[in-house]
Amino acid sequence: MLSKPKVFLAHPVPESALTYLSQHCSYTIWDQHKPLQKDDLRNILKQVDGALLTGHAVDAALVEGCDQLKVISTATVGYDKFDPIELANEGVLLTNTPYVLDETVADLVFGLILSGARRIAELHTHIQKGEWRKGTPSSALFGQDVHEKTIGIVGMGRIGEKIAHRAKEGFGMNILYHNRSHRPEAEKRYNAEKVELDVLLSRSDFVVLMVPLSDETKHLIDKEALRKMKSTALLINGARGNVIDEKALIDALQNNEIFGAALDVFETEPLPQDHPFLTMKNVTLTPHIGSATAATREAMAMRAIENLVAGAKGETPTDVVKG
Ligand SMILES: NC(=O)C1=CN([C@@H]2O[C@H](COP(=O)(O)OP(=O)(O)OC[C@H]3O[C@@H](n4cnc5c(N)ncnc54)[C@H](OP(=O)(O)O)[C@@H]3O)[C@@H](O)[C@H]2O)C=CC1
Ligand SMILES: O=CC(=O)O
Repeated sequence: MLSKPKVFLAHPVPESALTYLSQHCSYTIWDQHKPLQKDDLRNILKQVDGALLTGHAVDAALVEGCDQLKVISTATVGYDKFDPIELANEGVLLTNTPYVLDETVADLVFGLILSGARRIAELHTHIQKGEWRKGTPSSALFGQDVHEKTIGIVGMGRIGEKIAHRAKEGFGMNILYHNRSHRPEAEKRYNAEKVELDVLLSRSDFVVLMVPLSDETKHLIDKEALRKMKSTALLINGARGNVIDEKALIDALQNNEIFGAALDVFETEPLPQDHPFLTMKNVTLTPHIGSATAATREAMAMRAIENLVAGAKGETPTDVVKG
């Protein structure tokens, strides 16, 4: 009987995914009490057919000489920690988990929009600190309307379209978007208008970042971009921290150049204890949790494991990243 392919998991997965995995592969899981160092990882990758490596940066040097290795699977849709072309040159496929998280991430982004606009996080802290002492708080704590305003989506892709759906059908918003190419379906369904970034920044009440991090999108929102936004606008980042020049954003928020920011992702994660965001009122913060509902994380793990199994067996996984 042929032996099962061997795979390595850098982190645990739910029981359902493990049950499926054990039917097809033999596996080891990293002991979560120790950080996984590069040298350990290199030695492990030399001995396996595939690895689940969410959150670990892997370059060509790390997989060089790993002759048995056929696939690296990440349980995320973003793959900015990897270079799929370099990996392919070493004979290793990279897979990710698109589609299964789209609705869940769009929900969180809308939560950030609502919290930022209506100052929900700030007002929550206001009450918890015992500062609500009479009737309605003063107009200094009033927020902005969301319905029928203009939303600008930078990165109208799979998740961007789900955000557009909520914006149009739920809140009657006008929709602008910025991509390199047209998204005809979004234009037809949501009456979305494709515009240059500068136009999107100057016309939008809500600027939502949903682009992948790449050399082109790193610090796409810098000091100049922030200056183009309305002083009443809210910036929402559901993509990756480095899409914003965080220092420029902190300056803009401290000088009230924009109304506020609602952020799920940061240049450094977890956010350092002395980070200026921790004491700013005009920010809403969530800890990179866009896809993190129990059901969606289970679906992502399952999809990642299915990709891992297929790749380790020498078959073509569903979600091969082309780069
Ligand atoms: N906060 C969280 O927990 C999560 C964050 N994410 C992040 O969201 C990103 C998007 O995910 P998803 O919607 O599935 O990805 P998609 O690839 O479906 O969409 C990305 C969109 O961005 C556009 N885009 C890419 N590069 C550029 C560029 N240089 N300038 C302008 N537009 C660009 C693309 O259009 P075009 O090619 O035409 O330019 C595309 O429409 C992920 O890569 C990940 O980083 C995803 C899930 C959860
Ligand atoms: O950030 C999460 C992802 O899936 O990408």
